[in-house]
Amino acid sequence: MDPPATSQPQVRLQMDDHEEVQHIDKKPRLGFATEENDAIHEYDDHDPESSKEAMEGLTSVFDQSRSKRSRPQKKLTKKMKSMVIEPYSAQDVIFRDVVSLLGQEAVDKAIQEGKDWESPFQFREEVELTASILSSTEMRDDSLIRCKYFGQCAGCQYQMLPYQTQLGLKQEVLVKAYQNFSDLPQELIPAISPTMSSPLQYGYRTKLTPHFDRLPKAKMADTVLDGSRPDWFKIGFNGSGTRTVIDIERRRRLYTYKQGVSLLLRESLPTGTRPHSHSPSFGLRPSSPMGTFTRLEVAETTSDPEKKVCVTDQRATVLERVGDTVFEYPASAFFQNNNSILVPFTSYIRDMILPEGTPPQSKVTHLVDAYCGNGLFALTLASSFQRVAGIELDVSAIQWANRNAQVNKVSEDKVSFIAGHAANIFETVQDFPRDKTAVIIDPPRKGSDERFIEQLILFGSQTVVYVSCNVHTQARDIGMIIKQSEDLKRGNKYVLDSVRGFDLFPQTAHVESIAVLRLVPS
Ligand SMILES: C[S@@+](CC[C@H](N)C(=O)[O-])C[C@H]1O[C@@H](n2cnc3c(N)ncnc32)[C@H](O)[C@@H]1O
Repeated sequence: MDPPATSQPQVRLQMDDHEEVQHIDKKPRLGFATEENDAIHEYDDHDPESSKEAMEGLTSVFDQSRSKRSRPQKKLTKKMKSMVIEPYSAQDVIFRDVVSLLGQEAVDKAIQEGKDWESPFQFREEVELTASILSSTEMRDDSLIRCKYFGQCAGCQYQMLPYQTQLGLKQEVLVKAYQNFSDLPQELIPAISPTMSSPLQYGYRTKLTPHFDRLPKAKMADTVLDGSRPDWFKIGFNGSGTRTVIDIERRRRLYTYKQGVSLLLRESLPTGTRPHSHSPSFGLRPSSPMGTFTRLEVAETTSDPEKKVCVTDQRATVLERVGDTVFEYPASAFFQNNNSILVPFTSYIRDMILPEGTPPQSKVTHLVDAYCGNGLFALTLASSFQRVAGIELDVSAIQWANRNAQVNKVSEDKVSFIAGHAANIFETVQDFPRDKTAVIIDPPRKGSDERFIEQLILFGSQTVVYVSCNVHTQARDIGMIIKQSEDLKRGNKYVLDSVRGFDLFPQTAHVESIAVLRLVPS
């Protein structure tokens, strides 16, 4: 396929949640970068339905674009079926960038002619683009790199960039996401606000899950599990562009490898200081379902209630504080992974719901926390509202949310949590005054669904705050909410008030986003 006429066109090439300004040095060929170089292993989407729905939701971008054209389809059908692109995935993001670079017509033509299939490259091989600005001295400063595994390890890809540059790139990711995925006209998309920085830019992760290779069967017989470390054994993160684990040096000694694939390291305040907490059992038990290591040295228990310890037992309870609110949850459960930013993050949500200068009679008094997990938003914000209702699919998370309400002495009259599909919350909050209610949505990476969006619009709360770790599905859902609210023609509609990125994952390409919708007269 021929590139446009310019000799060295610039393309913004998005890879997952980040984008890089690049030059095409050679004739581009269609192909797709893999997600293998994403080593955010500690990122936990905690979506009980994700694998099933991801499989069901798999749709080829080619199939989508094909349906819009009237061209012979027989020739490509079989090949297209083998090349499935998950919507809103890294592949989809990069594909849309290729389309915007080359033009829909050129891409359609190439697909029609089957040129991409005739490529000598296999599906999932890298596109032949050369990053020339990110790697140039203009942007990068290698003296900033703090990790000796940088470049080899797939994690923390942005260490060579000044922090302000990282924040700027993440802001651009949001600009592109709303341009390419919201399906909204430009005039309905507000200027994307500058990304909020993370107070901690290194060492911020509260959960790590280093991988290790399974014991190869051939080696099983020869390996004596005597506490010594087999030569071939590696534990760490995936290498850049590969699924092979690279060995990360560690201070703690690991003993007696058995089997498994990953190890949990979770930061916690000393749980022994909390009443009724599970026993602060540090180190995997031999009976652990992970069956990984029989002994692991971790931080000792401490009498200092503020000193963080490391929990490795998935079933142990961890304790975390966000401002004045404490949270207990099982070590294996989802919790936002950068504690240092959670106070500004949750305060921002409060400020968006209760903007300064709002007359008392118009102030939001009721809050719905959809996809509430173990109650992060509901409980940190409870003191600002008369009533709060949370819903979450995971029954265990709801039990912990209720427990956290008790621990924080928030009464049942004020905050209630129920287990169920997020769409069901609206029938339980019929007594909430809609013009004084805000709904927070924080779905998993795949975003929300039509059932929820329909109920949300029918309910018609004054404010909607959409929190997301996948800016592309967020942009899609925001576009749907706005359009469907307009279509209803009920005298009011949602408008997009603001979008802002939060740097929950410094040194990486990931960005969390908060979008705020307000209900206004049509
Ligand atoms: C990104 S997490 C957010 C959790 C919480 N808001 C927090 O910040 O800790 C998404 C949550 O949505 C839940 N979930 C997934 N699908 C759901 C659905 N259809 N209805 C309700 N909750 C759902 C998951 O179990 C998970 O706890």
